[in-house]
Amino acid sequence: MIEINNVTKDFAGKKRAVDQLNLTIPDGKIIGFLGPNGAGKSTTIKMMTGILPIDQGTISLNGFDIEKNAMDAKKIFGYVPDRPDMFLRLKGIDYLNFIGDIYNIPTEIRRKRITKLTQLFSIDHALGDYIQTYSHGMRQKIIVTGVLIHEPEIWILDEPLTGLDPKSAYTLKEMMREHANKGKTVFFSSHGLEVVEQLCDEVAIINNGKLLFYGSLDDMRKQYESNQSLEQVFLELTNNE
Ligand SMILES: Nc1ncnc2c1ncn2[C@@H]1O[C@H](COP(=O)(O)OP(=O)(O)OP(=O)(O)O)[C@@H](O)[C@H]1O
Repeated sequence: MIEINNVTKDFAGKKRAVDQLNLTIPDGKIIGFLGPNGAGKSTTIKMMTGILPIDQGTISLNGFDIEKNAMDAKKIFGYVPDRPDMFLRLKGIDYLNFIGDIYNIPTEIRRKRITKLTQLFSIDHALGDYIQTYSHGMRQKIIVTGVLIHEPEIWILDEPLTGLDPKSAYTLKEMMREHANKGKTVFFSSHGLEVVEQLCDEVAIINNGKLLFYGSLDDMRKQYESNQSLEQVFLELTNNE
């Protein structure tokens, strides 16, 4: 479970990026985080993962405060950033072993997980190449693999499906469902309303750093015109801001 309590973030000289955000992300469900460009999604995710300091409020992951208890909090989540351009000077296999070392994954288990995941994502042939030479989608897949090999309880994914080919996107969506079905937390941001409609149990919609809606698609249909699609509700909510 992720608890975001009254969280605010300002960047110097800009309008407020995240504005008194309250959101409780439960276990056992896939939660989609939606909002127009610049709404505050990545800023929220960067505060959840301890990358950006929180100006006001608190965030806890399975009870661990991300600022006061950062080491414990950081052990239990995996994060896929919106731009996968990291560790470019490492070969794919060296990056995965680096993650395996950090999380103390025994060699044999590590080897099995790396083989399985990289075959599923069709990047097994490229593990000996430098990440610099990878396409955007391949970089995305090696980062996702790095997250999945340490089997974190909480998945925080910033636009994880962007740039993935249909088979890899399908594989990742299936894994997200399996993880939620095990009673774990899956939180991801997306611009793909169809994917969110198809995959998510609940959605959180923000704009200008403020939460506009949080609930299931059924709740949304009850609250708005029952025949409206997520796209129509999304446009209505975010246009009125
Ligand atoms: N490092 C930064 N310095 C200054 N302003 C920033 C910084 N990061 C984000 N912002 C501003 O904060 C606001 C929220 O940005 P954020 O990246 O969180 O939006 P987003 O919802 O993830 O957008 P997108 O869908 O385009 O990725 C924007 O106005 C953005 O310009």
